[in-house]
Amino acid sequence: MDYFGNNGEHDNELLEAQAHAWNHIFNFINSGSLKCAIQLGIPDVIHEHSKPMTLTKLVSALPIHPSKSGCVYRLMRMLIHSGFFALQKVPENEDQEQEGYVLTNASKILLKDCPLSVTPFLLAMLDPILLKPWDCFSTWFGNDDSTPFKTAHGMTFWEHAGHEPKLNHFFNEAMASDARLATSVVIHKCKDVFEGLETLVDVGGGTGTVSKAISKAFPHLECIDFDLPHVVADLKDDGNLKYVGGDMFEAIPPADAILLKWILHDWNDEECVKILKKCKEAITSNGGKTGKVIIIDMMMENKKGNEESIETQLFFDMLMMVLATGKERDEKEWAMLFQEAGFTDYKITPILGLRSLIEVYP
Ligand SMILES: C[S@@+](CC[C@H](N)C(=O)[O-])C[C@H]1O[C@@H](n2cnc3c(N)ncnc32)[C@H](O)[C@@H]1O
Ligand SMILES: O=c1cc(-c2ccc(O)c(O)c2)oc2c(O)c(O)ccc12
Repeated sequence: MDYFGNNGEHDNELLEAQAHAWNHIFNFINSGSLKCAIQLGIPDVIHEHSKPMTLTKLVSALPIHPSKSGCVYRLMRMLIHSGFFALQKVPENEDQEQEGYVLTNASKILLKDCPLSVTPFLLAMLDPILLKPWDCFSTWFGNDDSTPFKTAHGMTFWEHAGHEPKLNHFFNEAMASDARLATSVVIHKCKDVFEGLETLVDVGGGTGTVSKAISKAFPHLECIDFDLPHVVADLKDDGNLKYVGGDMFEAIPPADAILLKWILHDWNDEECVKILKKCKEAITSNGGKTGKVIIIDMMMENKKGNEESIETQLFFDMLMMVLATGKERDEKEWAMLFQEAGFTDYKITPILGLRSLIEVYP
């Protein structure tokens, strides 16, 4: 079948189709160029310069071979196009250059020492270990492996993380930096969610970033960071914060409230219902008081006009298919999980752009 005969009638459509395909074929160049700039330390070098930085000064400050000096301009041109740097006038300088590079908001959150830095996330996601599963995506559709990650590496994500300290470190740092951002927003915007609670367990709380912030902000709240035993093994209890190792599919320590941040999107519906049932047992066995589960996760929606957020949601959904067994869910899908796990009611508060805080009641 030939949709685009070359009689000239469809020339424009043909060229548009080709450009569209090219841009998608080359999407990896956006992430590859950004990763290169981060590994060369470009955002930090420009930041430390503290005024528009000319190309000459940038080149001499970078750890690069002299034969590559001419290539920095082209890398920067790409990253200006994608919004990570901008050019500004330099008033007077000895290099005779009129313009210098400055950071944009998008590169300010790539700075190494920024507490909310997304650099660890980039370094984890663009590590060859996490990229290889994408190469096995179509093979996985034809076999019965749980994830393309398993097809690529013969083991699960967590098994692999145990062998690769570097990747494990980037992954935990990526989680911790998002956790810092998310908790600062939650504590400011949703204080009342925690009012009246005496005990809280952060299930799958990793190295305790969220629990630390919550236990500080609410000194009368007894907090537990609950994660796999090897994750919390070396962490020391501190005041109203305790670390407990265990398996959320087996048993969760009793509390007034159970927090699940970025947990349920990692798991399929059946696994989520199991986790939620364990949460329900934990809150209802707490001396007869009825508590709640607090979920922080994405709520898929289809608002026209917000193309960039829709793309982000779809990216995360694919990521959860390729690395884990999870998915991103819309309200109907969330409601079904809550009902199946025996909960009666829920309340959604959109808080973090694409993510919402969902309170779920027994
Ligand atoms: C995607 S991370 C989320 C970390 C943290 N809640 C956050 O939002 O930054 C998932 C966490 O679940 C933990 N986890 C995985 N399986 C678990 C299990 N069976 N029981 C308890 N925690 C588990 C992992 O160790 C990891 O820290
Ligand atoms: O790279 C990731 C991997 C995983 C992940 C992989 C296997 C599992 O068995 C699991 O439970 C979680 O979870 C993520 C996540 O939850 C994010 O929000 C962002 C990135 C990731």
